[in-house]
Amino acid sequence: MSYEKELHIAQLAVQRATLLTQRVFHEKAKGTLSKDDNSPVTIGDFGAQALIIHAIKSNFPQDEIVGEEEASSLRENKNLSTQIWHLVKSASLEDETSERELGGPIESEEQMLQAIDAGNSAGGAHGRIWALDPIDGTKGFLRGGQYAVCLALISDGSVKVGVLGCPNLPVDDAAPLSADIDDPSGQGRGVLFGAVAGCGATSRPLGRGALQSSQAIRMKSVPDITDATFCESVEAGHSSHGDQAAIAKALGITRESVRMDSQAKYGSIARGAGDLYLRLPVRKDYQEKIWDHAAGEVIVKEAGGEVTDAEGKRLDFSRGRTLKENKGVVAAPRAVHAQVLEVVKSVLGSKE
Ligand SMILES: Nc1ncnc2c1ncn2[C@@H]1O[C@H](COP(=O)(O)O)[C@@H](OP(=O)(O)O)[C@H]1O
Ligand SMILES: [Mg+2]
Repeated sequence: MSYEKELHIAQLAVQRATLLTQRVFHEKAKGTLSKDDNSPVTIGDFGAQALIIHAIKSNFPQDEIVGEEEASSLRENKNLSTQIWHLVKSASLEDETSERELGGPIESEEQMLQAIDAGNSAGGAHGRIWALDPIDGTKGFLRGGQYAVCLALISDGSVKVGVLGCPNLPVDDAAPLSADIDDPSGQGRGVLFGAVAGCGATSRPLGRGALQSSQAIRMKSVPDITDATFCESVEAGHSSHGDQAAIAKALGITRESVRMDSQAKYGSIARGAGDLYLRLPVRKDYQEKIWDHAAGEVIVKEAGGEVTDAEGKRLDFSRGRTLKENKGVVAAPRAVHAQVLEVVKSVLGSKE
């Protein structure tokens, strides 16, 4: 299967959703709520989820969707729901053909809430299931940092299509790795990564209309591991900074790691801006969510990388909404992955 249409629709849908998220990003009031797990959610998360699910359901009505958000809090908060509805209505691509391909506009506020709730699939090992994170790195989004709009198609438990919209990364694949947004006007920023299993990975500028032309991306080769650059989470609660430092030391890496929110880390190493991405469990009981990794996994693999958990197991997307069989993530160029994994195992193992 070529997944050409799936990739095209996913990229257009993500691109359209970033028009909405960028609008919220530049506004002071982001309509933030706190979810049951104490993590933040904004009007940008809800609006982007509605727009993307509407596009998927219009094109692939039989497919299931595992989306991070659900609309119950909005049904109890009419004011917030109406704010999101205004945003959703005004987020359209500046290209009629592309808009039509995405199934046209959402028709009512109620249809918007239903679209958000259509992301309630339990996931699993069979059939076609989309994994959607409308704003990954919500904390980064709120801090004015990096974030990503993430969408992947999982078929019978393996990721076939992955798309990452990263509005705050530089367009230029060769730009030095940094999470900073020097120019708040957004000039020269916004990149859309895409990959289909077996067909390679690409990047292109994130635009406002039809998709712009793309180029192939590859991870950098790392002849000497001591020259490698690590990416890690900004949030110390998401990945252990201490373990990361111990692993870097054991590998002989002296360059400071770059801290960046969201799956922009996967995109950055896939295009060779950084080399290694580790996610090192802080809490033993935490189960990683499939929407936090599906798109990044296929993009890195298609750019010449290997992605496993911290024990060397492949990420198992067939177990429902979480990666319950896995602990942590180790993403690296294929040629050095085994070497990095050995050190990860030895450093984490010595703590037990
Ligand atoms: N204790 C924990 N360990 C690992 N990841 C966690 C976590 N608590 C929350 N997360 C996830 O970390 C994601 C952000 O990752 P990163 O640190 O790489 O930016 C969050 O995504 P959202 O921002 O979509 O909620 C959330 O799903
Ligand atoms: Mg996320």
